[in-house]
Amino acid sequence: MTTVYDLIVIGSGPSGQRAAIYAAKLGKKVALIEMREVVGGACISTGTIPSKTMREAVLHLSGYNYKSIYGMNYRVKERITMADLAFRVQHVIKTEIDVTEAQLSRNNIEMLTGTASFVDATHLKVTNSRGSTIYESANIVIATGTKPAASVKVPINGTSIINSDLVLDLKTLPKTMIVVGGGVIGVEFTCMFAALGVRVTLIERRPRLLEFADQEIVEALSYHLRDARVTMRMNEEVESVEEMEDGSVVANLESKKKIQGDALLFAVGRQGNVDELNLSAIGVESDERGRIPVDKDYRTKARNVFAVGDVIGFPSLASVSMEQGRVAAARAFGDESILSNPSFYPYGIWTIPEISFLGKTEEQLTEEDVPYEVGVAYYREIARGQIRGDTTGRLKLIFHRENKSILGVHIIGEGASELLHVGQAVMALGGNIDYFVDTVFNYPTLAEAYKVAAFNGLNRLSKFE
Ligand SMILES: NC(=O)c1ccc[n+]([C@@H]2O[C@H](COP(=O)([O-])OP(=O)(O)OC[C@H]3O[C@@H](n4cnc5c(N)ncnc54)[C@H](O)[C@@H]3O)[C@@H](O)[C@H]2O)c1
Repeated sequence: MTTVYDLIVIGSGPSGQRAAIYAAKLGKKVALIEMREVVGGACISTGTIPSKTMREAVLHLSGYNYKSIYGMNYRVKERITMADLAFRVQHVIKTEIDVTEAQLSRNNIEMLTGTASFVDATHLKVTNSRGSTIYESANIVIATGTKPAASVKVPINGTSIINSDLVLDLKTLPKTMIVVGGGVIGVEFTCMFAALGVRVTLIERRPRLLEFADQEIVEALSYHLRDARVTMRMNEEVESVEEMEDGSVVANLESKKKIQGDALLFAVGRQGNVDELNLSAIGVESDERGRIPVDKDYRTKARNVFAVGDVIGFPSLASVSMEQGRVAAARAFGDESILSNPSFYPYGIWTIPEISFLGKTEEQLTEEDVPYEVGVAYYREIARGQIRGDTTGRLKLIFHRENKSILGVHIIGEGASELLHVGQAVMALGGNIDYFVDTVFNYPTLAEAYKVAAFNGLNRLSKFE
């Protein structure tokens, strides 16, 4: 007999977990299908958690966090190995898996192991080593995530030519490294390897890195990249990659130049995991990147089938994916109470130093003809910045020139991703820049940067009034 559920979720990453848990909280019968041996999706196994843990280990072992106190040559550990980094990463991955499993089990979510494919819009076939079983559900959420995009001209071998899933498989730290792709993944790993003393060449086909971030912040990051001896090759496209007999790697550029290195990381985007889903059975089509089109409630063309998380494309942030999962589960059961506003979604980019932002960039506001003013606080002017040893960080507030409402917050430097949430709260609650002027902040803190930036912006505004 076919087991019948109220909701089946395919994929146990951040978006799938949230969809399943929200539906369970509504008292629904929920199953979660996962093809990997462990829960958590790419986020826990190969993506966010490993890379952010690796970054923290790099900051500690390389002495980066202590350089301002002990001098630029200070290192906690003289010879850092890949094993040092992997040790810490494996520990955190294991803990995260345990926490996630406990959460799912506490919420009575039934775990089904195997690969799911659609029979029709209410039936799924789940195949594993024991065979195939059909399950029925009134609603289905696709949360299958993505995998690194591949190219036949880039022979990933897991040793010298890798993608972001395989970074920790590197046996030794290369002396030189080529990173292809100046998106979030490429830039984050460039920073980590450069902090470990690897000479990195970053190749990006567009004229700038992180093209959705504020230009001034990206320029500030470029300063740090240069300081860490990264060679940036912008407007250069990698056509193919070759493994040489001596074990080195050569990237052949469209401009006919050749760049040689000990290892190469290919990070040119990600591809939706849709191949196994048999989407044609429900009349849904993904695009060339495997992204599934959805409406504002995350419904696909098959109205009882939702898609959330990385498989629907931008912004591909774990935080936003979780929210998409929650909204989809709510809508599946007619719950319209969640009104999450994408304008307040935060971005955290784990470069060194970190970047975080929300709202509009100056470039977007100029394009939209919105009258705005900018206020900037440099960490070097803030006592906490000096004490912490971050004298290059900055916080930039963008606000409306007439009603002073906050239109964007952009931060680079120590604590950026935490600090951003002060600005997010004020923005979401409809506050304007006066809030920062009239509020007393702990002293000395980095949060004080909001006040300094607000004064800076108001001074600039008064000059033109
Ligand atoms: N902290 C975070 O928010 C975080 C972390 C990791 C990943 N992600 C998300 O994961 C997704 C994938 O990240 P990504 O960095 O792999 O992809 P991406 O699409 O953001 O960036 C890929 C970059 O590679 C460049 N590129 C493509 N082909 C090239 C070639 N042949 N030669 C040179 N450059 C080339 C593109 O112009 C682009 O800038 C993104 O949506 C990203 O936002 C987010």
